[in-house]
Amino acid sequence: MGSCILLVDISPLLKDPVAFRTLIDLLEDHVRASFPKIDFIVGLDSRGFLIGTPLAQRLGIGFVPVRKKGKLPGATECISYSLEYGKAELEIQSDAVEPGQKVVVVDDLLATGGTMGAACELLKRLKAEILECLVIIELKALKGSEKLNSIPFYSLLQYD
Ligand SMILES: O=P(O)(O)OC[C@H]1O[C@H](OP(=O)(O)OP(=O)(O)O)[C@H](O)[C@@H]1O
Ligand SMILES: Nc1ncnc2[nH]cnc12
Repeated sequence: MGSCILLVDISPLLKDPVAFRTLIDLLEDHVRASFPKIDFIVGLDSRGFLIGTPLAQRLGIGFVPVRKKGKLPGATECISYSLEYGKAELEIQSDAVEPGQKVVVVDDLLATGGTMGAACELLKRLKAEILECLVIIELKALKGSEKLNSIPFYSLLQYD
């Protein structure tokens, strides 16, 4: 029998204001308990923006977007990465983060880890200190966290 990957859709969570607030509460509690000082939340295009911006506001810190190629103005760093089928490119503005600034990287989902791994590579080029990669859902069977090597990783929910 072939394997079946769960298709993740966070739309119902976003539609429910109590569930959405509870999600941000949980993420805020986790981040506050783990890290005394963070400079920025970095969110990944596009669903990482929906989670990362309210979280940054709660924490009283700024938000930095990592976007699909061709969307950000000015000088950028760009990286190509593999998806389950095909390739894509991500960008960050070259002056988005100063060397040594502390960031937590947020997305909705870790599947193969290609997207999160590529975003971390961009942040390393800017010499950011990545405190953690944080997602709502991890698809454990795809072993995406192994792509992050030694970068700390945290998921609220895990599915096999
Ligand atoms: O771990 P990976 O295998 O890289 O997959 C996870 C990524 O895939 C989805 O984004 P998608 O590329 O579908 O873009 P979207 O958020 O703009 O829909 C999801 O929001 C993650 O960013
Ligand atoms: N299983 C999945 N569900 C939704 N979006 C995805 N992006 C990559 N893998 C995915």
